[in-house]
Amino acid sequence: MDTTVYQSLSPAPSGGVPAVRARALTRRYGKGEGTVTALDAVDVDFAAGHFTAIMGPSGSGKSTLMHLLAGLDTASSGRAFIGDTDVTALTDDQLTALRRDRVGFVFQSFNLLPMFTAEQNILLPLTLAGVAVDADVTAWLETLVSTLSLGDRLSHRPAELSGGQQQRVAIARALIARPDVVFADEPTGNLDSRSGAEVLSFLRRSVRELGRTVIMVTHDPAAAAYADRVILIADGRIAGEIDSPTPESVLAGLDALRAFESTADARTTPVVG
Ligand SMILES: Nc1ncnc2c1ncn2[C@@H]1O[C@H](COP(=O)(O)OP(=O)(O)OP(=O)(O)O)[C@@H](O)[C@H]1O
Repeated sequence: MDTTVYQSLSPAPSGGVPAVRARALTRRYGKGEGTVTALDAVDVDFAAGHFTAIMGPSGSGKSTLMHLLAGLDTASSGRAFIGDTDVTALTDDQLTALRRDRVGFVFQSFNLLPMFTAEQNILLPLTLAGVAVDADVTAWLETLVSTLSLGDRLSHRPAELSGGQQQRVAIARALIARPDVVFADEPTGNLDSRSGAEVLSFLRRSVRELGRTVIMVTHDPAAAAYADRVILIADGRIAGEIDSPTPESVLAGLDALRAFESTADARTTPVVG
């Protein structure tokens, strides 16, 4: 276990360009005395082919970070990159294309279209982009369907599927266009623990067996333990990271974070390391 909690996180070493990175990424809401700094000069790298969880207390800036990285929100200053693309420098049209072609999303609410079958829902990003379902797409669809154990459910509509199955369809949909990165926001928040564990195993398999890159926001230490690495965030800043997390090491990291937050001079003092 490697648990480090400190104020400023150096970018993680990685070979090649990280899949996603933030540099001095800052988001402020409001003006004057009422200004809230939701994200405060964050530097962080997310390696390609890894599964990373973002954890931290409510209001710490997890969703803000994810939304900025995914081009769903506009930074006040700093930069966010997907590969070599500076997301913060794109026009609205370029952002729409980036989200369509290079980013997959999995949300707490599965957001499937009720009148479409599972297969139609999975293929929707390609349908919307006008991409033909050729032999290459069919082969990838088959790989996803078998990895996610959806083979006998493809002709079913969402209402005929369990929550876990619906979320697996949503994961296949997020992966069908082979995005550079999948952002998952509390993907198990609406699932019972068994379905949640299945979904997390499938997300992990997408990374380990299919070479995808996943960044997940979660409140749940057990969910975070499926990731290769946990980034801890507190008060809009990166507060530490945990490599090869277990539920126990994540809980210990969160406990250290609470102690860190309640210490007046914590901003300059490492509390675990
Ligand atoms: N649109 C907004 N206007 C004003 N303040 C906002 C807005 N969105 C977020 N904030 C504030 O920014 C801070 C970070 O919010 P954010 O949603 O990123 O936190 P979070 O860690 O994702 O929280 P949770 O775990 O509760 O979802 C909070 O103080 C929040 O109140």
